[in-house]
Amino acid sequence: MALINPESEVVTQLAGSLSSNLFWISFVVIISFSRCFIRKYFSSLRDIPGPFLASISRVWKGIWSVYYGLKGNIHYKYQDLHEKYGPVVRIGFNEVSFASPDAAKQIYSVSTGFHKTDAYSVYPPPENPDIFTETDEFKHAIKRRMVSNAYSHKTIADMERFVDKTEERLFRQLDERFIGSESKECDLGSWLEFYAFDVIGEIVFSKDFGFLSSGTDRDNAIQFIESSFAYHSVVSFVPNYHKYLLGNPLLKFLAPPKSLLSEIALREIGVRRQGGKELDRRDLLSRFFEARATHPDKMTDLDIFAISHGALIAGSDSTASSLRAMLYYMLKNPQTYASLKSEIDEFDSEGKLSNPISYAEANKMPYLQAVMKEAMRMHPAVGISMPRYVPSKGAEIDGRWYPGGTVVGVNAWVIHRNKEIFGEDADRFRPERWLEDDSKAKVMARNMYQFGAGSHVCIGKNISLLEMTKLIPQLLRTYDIKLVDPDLVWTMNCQFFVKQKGLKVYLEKRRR
Ligand code: HEM
Repeated sequence: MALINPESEVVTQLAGSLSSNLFWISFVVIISFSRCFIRKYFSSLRDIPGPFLASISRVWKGIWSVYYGLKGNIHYKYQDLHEKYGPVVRIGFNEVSFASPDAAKQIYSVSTGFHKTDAYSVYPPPENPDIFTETDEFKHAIKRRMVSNAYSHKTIADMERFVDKTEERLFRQLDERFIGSESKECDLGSWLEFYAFDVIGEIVFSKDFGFLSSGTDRDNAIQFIESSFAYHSVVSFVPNYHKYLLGNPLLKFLAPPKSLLSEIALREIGVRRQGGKELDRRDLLSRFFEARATHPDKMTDLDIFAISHGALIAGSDSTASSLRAMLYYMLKNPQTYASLKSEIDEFDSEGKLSNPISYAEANKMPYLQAVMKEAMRMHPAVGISMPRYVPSKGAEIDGRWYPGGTVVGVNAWVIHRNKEIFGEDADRFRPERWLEDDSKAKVMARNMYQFGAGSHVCIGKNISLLEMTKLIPQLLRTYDIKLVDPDLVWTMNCQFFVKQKGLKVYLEKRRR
């Protein structure tokens, strides 16, 4: 009988498994290096400048965007990348960011066939996308067509009284809380946010959400939306990971938390479906129901929820962020504030303004229009790039060929600072640039992306312009506004929308 040395058998087995492990580790390392090498030196994007790690792996883009996404300053990081690498930057092994006007025009044009990437599909509701989250262009076109009448110019006139009503509520609260014998600090940024949410409640559901009357973020509803954006905007940079996180199908079996606003939306839709609410006006929800009655095959109850809820989410913080920017830049630039106040006073003394100021009247005030455009140029509400796939047949952008499926995009925070379009002082807030030369102003207007462009241009643009154009002059006509800290530099947090904090002011009632 042969004697077996158990120790030597173990050693042999260990040695065998070690060498097999080493083989597999080396195999994986060689394959990974080869992939990185191919991506860097054989990719059709190999000549495009950008961070080295971005060109060889998904990991750089993932870490970069998640890190700065969580820090909330990714809008500035896009500016830094373009400053360092130029107008075309490779920000992923298959992704390119552009800063040129021609590229932006082409990528977001209706007819060129560029389409939304799956970054959008991580936003809720997953089971039934709304107009914003729908990535199938064919389905998107149908959804958009169904409701485009509801958002058209014609309906804006009907909405003006909803805005008047909310404005009145805002002024009543500001009078009661901040006007008195002694100056009281007013966090105007929060009040503008309450206004933007309440006005959308009126326009979409004929419902007072009660943010203004309570003077608080009721039930933390705004905070809930902010946290949801914080997750979704960050995971949209790495959409493949969503299914392992909150997009995990197993989570469907848990009841997801609902915000106060979703509950109000569901309740209102339920009441309307049963014909239980007599309205003396046509709000957006009633127009969506009309669209469904005309096209029952194309629009379902689920679509009505998705689209009305989507309007609420897309239309509130965007407007609040833009309003805050208008006030902030004006208060930080006393000359601008003085010029706008004298335009308002002049119109007033000439009897050109009603009370409250109508949309048509405010649209005739050139300096007001210039201030609004300039604030949205300096501070576009959306702080991340709007990614699109190059159509499958490929496309030439800025004189260079890109294969189908390449992810391309433009960030408004980058293109709005383009010196060739907006002038050498593009980094400065200067509303006069819009009034100096008509033809230059037209070129600048064509290169503004605060509302996106093309087939996905903001469908609520007219509504938000109505809300903002009426409010700003009425606010300045009613109050003298002073920053509590004239040296204030506000803080910003970009979680899709760039939200600001710290617009503290003193208000004093103006004599008229
Ligand atoms: C100042 C206020 C607003 C700003 C700055 C703004 C900005 C934008 C931008 C940049 C986009 C394009 C996003 C992309 O392509 O990725 C967009 C789309 C959209 N916005 Fe707005 N928005 C505002 C107000 C509103 C309002 C008031 C509503 C609704 C009542 C609304 C509803 C939508 C919807 C549904 C889309 C998706 C459109 C589509 O893909 O066809 N927005 N918005």
